[in-house]
Amino acid sequence: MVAEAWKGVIVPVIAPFTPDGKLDLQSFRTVVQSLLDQGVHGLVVGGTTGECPTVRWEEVRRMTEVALELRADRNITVIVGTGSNDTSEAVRLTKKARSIGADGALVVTPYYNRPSAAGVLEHYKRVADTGLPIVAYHIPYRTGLTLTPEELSAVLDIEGIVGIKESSGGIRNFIELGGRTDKALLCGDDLYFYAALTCGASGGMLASAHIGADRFVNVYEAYAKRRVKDAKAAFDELVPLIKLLFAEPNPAPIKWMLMQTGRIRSDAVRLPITPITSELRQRLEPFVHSYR
Ligand SMILES: O=C(O)C1=N[C@H](C(=O)O)C[C@H](O)C1
Repeated sequence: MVAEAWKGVIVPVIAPFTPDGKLDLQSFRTVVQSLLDQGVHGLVVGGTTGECPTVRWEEVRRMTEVALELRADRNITVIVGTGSNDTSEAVRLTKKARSIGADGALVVTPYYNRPSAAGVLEHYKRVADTGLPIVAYHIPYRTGLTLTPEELSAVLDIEGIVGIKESSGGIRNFIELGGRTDKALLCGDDLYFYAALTCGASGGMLASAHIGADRFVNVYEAYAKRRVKDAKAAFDELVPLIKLLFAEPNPAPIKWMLMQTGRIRSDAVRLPITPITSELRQRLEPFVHSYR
């Protein structure tokens, strides 16, 4: 059975910046508090949506401390992104995440260097040996590395791997893996969240849940209580917004929406990510009022 810690709506939190690009911890605090108030089940610090390629460990550490402080003694899982395409670096970061009290680490498959499946397995064994529970992250369109269902299953079999965040652009891997594992299968493709739940996903790591987090929680909880029609209807309402939030590189649209709704002070992003275009601003504008 999947442990509660790896279920539900888990939000990969943005890293808010001041207009001159410095980490804005006060805005981070506001965003996290609002997500907790809306009932999310977990948070990821230092993920893709947290602009991990341009955010340094020291900044991840400070944000993680705030997330741990705000969740206090509630059952909210705090996970830190510690992936790297260098195994020793992934191990080093995972040890650091463990030392600051994270509940788990999100570790993307090694990107760019295109290792063999055997290399990927060894990578995850070494990271899992740190003792921190690991969610492996399979996202071929970002990493250039596609694992077969058999290879994903072998990753899941590693002791210390608690689940997989699956983002292959469809639900096939949920169908393939659903019957083979009792570990967590988390949807990382926001548009497929509802479909993944119907195929056995234990939840989702969903960037778009920054906006209307309570509605995503409602989808998950309605589905978990077998109110399938309610879950589907609630999800269908979210679809137009989800599409727009990924119409330009993540997390720029999310940051713009959060700025409009007063949760962050600036929608600054770090290059090479750029703020959203005026065209997308116009398309998002109608959603601002209904997602306050
Ligand atoms: O940061 C994440 O974790 C996520 N990133 C994905 C992406 O940007 O491709 C989207 C998903 O919602 C979670």
